[in-house]
Amino acid sequence: MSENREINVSLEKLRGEIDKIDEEILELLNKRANIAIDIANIKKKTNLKFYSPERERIILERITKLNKGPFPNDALRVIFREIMSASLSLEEPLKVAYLGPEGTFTNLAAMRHFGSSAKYIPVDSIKAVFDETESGRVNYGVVPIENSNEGVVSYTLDMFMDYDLKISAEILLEVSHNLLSKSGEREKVKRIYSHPQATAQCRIWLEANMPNIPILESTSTARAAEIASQDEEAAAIASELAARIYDLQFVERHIEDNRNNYTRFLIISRDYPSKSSKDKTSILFSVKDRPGALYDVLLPFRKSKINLTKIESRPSKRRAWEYIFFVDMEGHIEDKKVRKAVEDVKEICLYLKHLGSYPVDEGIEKK
Ligand SMILES: O=C(O)C(=O)C[C@]1(C(=O)O)C=C[C@@H](O)C=C1
Repeated sequence: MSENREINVSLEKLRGEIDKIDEEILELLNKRANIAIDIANIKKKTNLKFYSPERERIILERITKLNKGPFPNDALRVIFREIMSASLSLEEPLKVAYLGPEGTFTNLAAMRHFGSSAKYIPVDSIKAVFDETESGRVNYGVVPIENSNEGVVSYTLDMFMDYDLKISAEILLEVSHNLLSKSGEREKVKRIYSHPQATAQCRIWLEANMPNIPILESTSTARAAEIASQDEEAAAIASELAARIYDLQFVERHIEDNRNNYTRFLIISRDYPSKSSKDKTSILFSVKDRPGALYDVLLPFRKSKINLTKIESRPSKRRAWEYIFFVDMEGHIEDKKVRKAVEDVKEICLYLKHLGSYPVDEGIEKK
C-alpha cells in the first residue's frame, strides 16, 4: 500500500468513528431535550419560570469540573449554554430586551448568556429596557452596570429606585475593542467613530498608531460600525459582533489599552431566582442624614461575617442630600445569616429593597 493510500484509509476510519460519535451525541441531545420538555410541563403546571439561572450555573459548574480534557472548558460552557437555550426555546423562545442597537457589547453579553435560540429586542435606552421588562412584553432585560476601568453606570443604579424589578443574574464580559473598516486597510482610514467610553479605553493605542486622524463621537459602538459600513474612509472602534453584523474587516484587533477590561451586565426580570451553588445578593437602602448612620447600618454584616463585595452611593433625587446606598454581598437571601443581616439592617434604615440574589458569574477562565 502506498503511503498516501495508507493515510486515506486511516483518515476514513477515524472519520467513520467521529460520524458514529456524532450520531450518539445527536441521540443524547434529543433524549435530553425530551426531558427538558417534561420539566417545562411540570413548571407550567406549578407556575414556575422555565428559565432557571441558578440551575444553569449548577450545570455549567458540574460539567466543567467533571471535564478531564482535552476539550476546553470555555467551549464546553458555550455548548451547554446553547443546549439549554435550545431546550428553553422548545417551549417558547425567551424574549430578551437589551440596550441596542444590534452589535453593542450589551447585545454580545445577552447572547453569551441566553444563547442563539432566544429572541432579542434592541431598545434605545436603559430606561426602555426597564419599561419593556416591567410591562411583560419581554421576559428579561439586559443592562450594563459597571466597567472595571470606567466605574459604575449610575443611570442603571438610578433605575432600580424607580422600578420594582429584580436582578436575575449577572454577566461578566471581557471587553475587547477592534478598529474596523470596510477594506480593513489602515491607510484608507481618514476618520474614526466610536462611543466616548470606547475611545477612552483605546487612547494610548490611538495616539501611537493613528495620531492625526480625527475621532468623532457616536451614540454607541454599534452605531459607529454602521457608519463605517457606509463610508469607505471611516473606521469604527467596536466589538467583534459589530464586525460580523456590519460586514467590516479588522484594521487591528484588541486595541484596548488595558487588557483587563471587564464590563458587568445585569439581567433584570419581575421575579427572584432560587439558590445556586454560589450567589450574591444586592440591596439598596437609604439612611437618616446623621453622623455614623452608615456605620451603624453596616454593623449587622460584620456581626454575621458577611463579605460585602461592593458599596455605591447615589443621591436619592427625592430629598436634597439624602443618599441611597447600593450594596452587594456574598450569599443568597435564603441563607440564614444573609436573611438575618438584611432584616437587621432593614430595622435601622429608612428604606430597604432586596434587588435580588443571583448566581455569581466569574467570567471565562483566564488562560
Ligand atoms: O432544570 C430545569 O429547570 C430546566 O428547565 C432544564 C434546563 C436544561 O436544559 O438543563 C433548561 C432551562 C433552564 O434554564 C435550566 C435547565
